[in-house]
Amino acid sequence: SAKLEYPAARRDETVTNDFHGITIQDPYRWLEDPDSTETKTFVNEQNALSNPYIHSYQHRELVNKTLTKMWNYPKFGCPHKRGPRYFYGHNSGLQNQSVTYMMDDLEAEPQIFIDPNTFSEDGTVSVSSKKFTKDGSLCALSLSSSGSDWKTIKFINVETKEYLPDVLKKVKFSCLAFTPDNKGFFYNCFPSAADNHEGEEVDQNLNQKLFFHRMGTDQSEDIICAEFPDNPHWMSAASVSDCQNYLLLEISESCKPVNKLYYYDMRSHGSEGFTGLIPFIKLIDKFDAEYDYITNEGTVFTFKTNLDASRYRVITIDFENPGPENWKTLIPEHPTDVLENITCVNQNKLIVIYMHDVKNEMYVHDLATGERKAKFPLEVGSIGSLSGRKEDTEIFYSFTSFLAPSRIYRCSLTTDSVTPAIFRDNQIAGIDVSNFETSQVFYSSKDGTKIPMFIVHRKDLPRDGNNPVWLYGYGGFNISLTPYFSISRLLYLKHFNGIFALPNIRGGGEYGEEWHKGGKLDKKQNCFDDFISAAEYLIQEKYTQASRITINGGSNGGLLVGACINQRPDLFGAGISDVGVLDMLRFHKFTIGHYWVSDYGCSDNKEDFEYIIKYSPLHTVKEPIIGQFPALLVCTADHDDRVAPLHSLKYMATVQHVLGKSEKQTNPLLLQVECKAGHGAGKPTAKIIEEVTDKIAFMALTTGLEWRD
Ligand SMILES: O=C(NCC(=O)N1CCC[C@H]1C(=O)O)OCc1ccccc1
Repeated sequence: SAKLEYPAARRDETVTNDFHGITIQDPYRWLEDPDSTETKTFVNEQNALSNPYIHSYQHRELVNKTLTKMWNYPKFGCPHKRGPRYFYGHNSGLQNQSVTYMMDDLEAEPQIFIDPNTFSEDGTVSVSSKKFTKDGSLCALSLSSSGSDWKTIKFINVETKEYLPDVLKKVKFSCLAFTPDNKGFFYNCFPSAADNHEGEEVDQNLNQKLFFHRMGTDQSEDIICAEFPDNPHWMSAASVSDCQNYLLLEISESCKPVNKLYYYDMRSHGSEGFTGLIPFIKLIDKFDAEYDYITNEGTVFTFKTNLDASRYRVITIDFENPGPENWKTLIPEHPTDVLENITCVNQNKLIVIYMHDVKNEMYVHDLATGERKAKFPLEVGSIGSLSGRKEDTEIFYSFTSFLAPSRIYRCSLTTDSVTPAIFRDNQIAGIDVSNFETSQVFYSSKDGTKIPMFIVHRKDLPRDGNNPVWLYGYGGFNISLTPYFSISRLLYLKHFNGIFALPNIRGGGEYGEEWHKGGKLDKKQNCFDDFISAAEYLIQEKYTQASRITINGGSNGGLLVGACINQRPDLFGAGISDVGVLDMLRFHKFTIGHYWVSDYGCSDNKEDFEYIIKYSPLHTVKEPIIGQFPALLVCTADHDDRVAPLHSLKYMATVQHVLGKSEKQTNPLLLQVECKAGHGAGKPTAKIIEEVTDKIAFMALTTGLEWRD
C-alpha cells in the first residue's frame, strides 16, 4: 500500500518530569487539553487520514450491509417483576436503544414503559440504569449523553408514565436507592464538579458524596449523609436490605475487590427523612476483603466474600454478635471453581453461579443450611443475566455462548428440583451456526502457566497456517471473559474464513483473585506474555501466521494491544487499540483513573514507576530492528471520560513521530476519534455498526481478508 504521510504534530521538548531521579520527556503534553484549538486541529488531521483509508476498502459497503442484516434480529432481556407488573428490555433489531416494556402479567399485551429512542434524534441519550420503589409505583432513571459517565437522574410515575419534577445532576458512579416509604432517595454526586461538564473534561473525580433527596424538593435542598473529606478517593454506595429495615453502605477506594461495610437501622428514624450525616455502624471498617450483601434474616446477614477465599465463599454475620469469631461459613470456597454470583429467591433459596474453566454452572442452594439442592442443566457458555428477588417464586435467566445468541429461560423455585423452560429463543436470520465450532485449549505462557483460550471458527477450516485471526483480550481488574455472542465476530468467521481467539489471560478473574493478582502491579507483564504466547501457540499449531493476526482489545485491553505491539512488532499483522490506557505515568491524573492504581500501581511511587516504565505504551515506542511495525488503528471518542482520549492522541503522535518517516514503514499508523461517543456504554446501534464496519475494513486492508459469500 502507498506510504502515508503523517501530520507533523508539534513536539514541546521543554516538557519533562523527574521520576525518582529519571527524567522523562512528554513532548505531546499539550494534547491533554481537549479544548485547545491545537488539539482539535490534531484530531481533525488524524481523522482526515484514517477515515479515507478505511473507506478505501472496496467491500466496506458490503460489510456494512451484511452486518446490518445480521444485526437485525429481535433481542429480548430477562423479564423482571417490580410491584404488580413485569418489565423487560427489547430491541426489534436495529433500534438505537432498547425499549423497556411493561405488562400486568406475562401473557398480557406489552406496552411501552420507557423508549429512550425518543430522548434524542441520534440515539445518543441512553438509560444506564433503572431503580423501582419496592411497590413498583415509582422508577428512577439514570440517563447518560454521548456515552459519558456523567448521569442525570429523573423519576417516572409508573402508573401514569409521567415524569416527576425532580431532576438530579452532577451524578457519577452512583447508587440508586429509595427509602421504604418512597419519600426519599439516596444517590452519589460530585458537588465540586464544574457545571459545564458533559464528558469532554479530564478533571479528576474526587470527593464524591452520598446525598439524600426528599422527593418533591429541589436538588439544592438535598442532604449530605455520607462524605469522606480526609479520603477524597473514596466512593460509596447505599442500598436497602431485603427486609427494608437497614440502610447498607459499601465504601471502596479503588478497583481492588475489597470494601468497607457500614449499616444503619432506619427503624430508629421517623418519616421526617434524613437531616444530616447518618450515624452508620461500622461493621467492617478496613479494606481487607469484599463483603457483597446477598440477603438477611433479621440481624443475620449473608455476604459473598473473598476473605481467606480467593475463589469466594458465602458467610453469615449476625449484627448482634458482629465479631469475626462469630462469623459462619454458609458455602465454603470451592477447590477449583470461582463463585461468581449469588441471588436469594423464593424466600429460602440461593441461586449460585460458579465459573468452572471459564464456563458457568448454576445451582440451587438452601439459604438456611447452604446445602446444594439442584443443578441447572446448562450447555457450555455463560449466564448473561438473571432476574429474581427474595419475594419472587421464579427466576428468568439468559444463556449465551459464542455461537448462540442469548436465550431466556424461566424456572419456578417452589420445589427443590429445577425444570427450566425456554421463555424466549432469539434466532439469527441467515446464519446457520451449525457450520461453526468452539473449542477450548490450554496453552503454556512464557513462565509455563497454563492459559485457557477459546477458539471459534468454521468447521471445515484448513490448518494451513494461513487463516486470519482476530485475537481479542482484556486481562485486568478481576474481569472474566466468558463466552458471549457477537455478530461482528460471526461475520468475520463466516465471510472471511476467520478465526476468533479469546485467551483468558491473567489479570482477569477467571480463576479468582489469584488469577487477578497474577496479572497486576509488578506482574502486569504476565498479561502481555500470556497474550503473546497465545499468538505464538496459534502460529505453531498451524492456525495462522503473524501477518494474518489482528490483536484487539478495549480500555485495559487497549493497553494490552499497545504494550504487545510495541514489544513484539514481528508477531502481528495488525493491532486495533480501542479507548486504551496508554500513558501509564499519568493515567491517575484524569477523571476516574486514580481508581485503577490497584491494578497498575502509581508512578508517584519509585517501586511502581520502575515496572510501569518498562511497558507503558507511550514510553516504549521504538523502530523494529528487522521489518516494519504492524498496521495500527487506535480508536477513541470525544466523550470518553472513563479513559480520556489524551491517551490515544499522545500514543499515536509518538508512533507516527518515531515510525512514520521510515521508508520501510508502509503499514498504516492511524488514529480515529469518534464524535458524540464515549467509552462504549450506551452507544447507539447505528454508531456500533459503523464502528465495527470500520474495524473489519481496517483488518481486511491490513491482513489480506478475502470476502466470501
Ligand atoms: O473505573 C472503573 N472501572 C475500571 C475501568 O473502567 N477501567 C480500568 C482500566 C481502564 C478502564 C477499562 O478497562 O474499562 O469504574 C469506575 C467506577 C464505576 C462505578 C463505581 C465506582 C467506580
